[in-house]
Amino acid sequence: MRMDELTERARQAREQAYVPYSHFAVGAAVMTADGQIYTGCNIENSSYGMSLCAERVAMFKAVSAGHRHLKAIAVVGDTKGPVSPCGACRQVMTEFMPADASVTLSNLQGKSETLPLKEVLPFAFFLNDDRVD
Ligand SMILES: O=c1ccn([C@H]2C[C@H](O)[C@@H](CO)O2)c(=O)[nH]1
Ligand SMILES: [Zn+2]
Repeated sequence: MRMDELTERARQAREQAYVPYSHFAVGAAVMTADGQIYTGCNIENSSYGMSLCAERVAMFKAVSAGHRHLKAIAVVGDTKGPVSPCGACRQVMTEFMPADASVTLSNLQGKSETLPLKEVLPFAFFLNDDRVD
């Protein structure tokens, strides 16, 4: 599995985004430790705070299917530079991904950056050092 395939899956998932309020569509794809892929898009609600980001939809789909160890995530948005995940999603990433997990952030033009999770969320909170890695 090439990493740009994960980004391609995120780009496809973005097309399902339900974004009547922000009109800002995001797609995400995660790869489980055993190589399976789960995708997500952002899903908004008229009660705005009930909306969920693409990254968390993808991660929660994987976890709800029994995968607690994720090794990579790709995110795609229509941004000027690579899309930047929100703080809540970064925190959820640290729950299910090791510090050296691959985070690939891209825009629709193909501008892309890949960095380890520890650089995406430095000084992350962990309860009782209960880190997944
Ligand atoms: O990395 C990001 C940033 C934002 N959003 C969503 C939340 C909301 O639906 C819309 C605007 O913030 O984009 C994501 O899904 N992922
Ligand atoms: Zn988010």
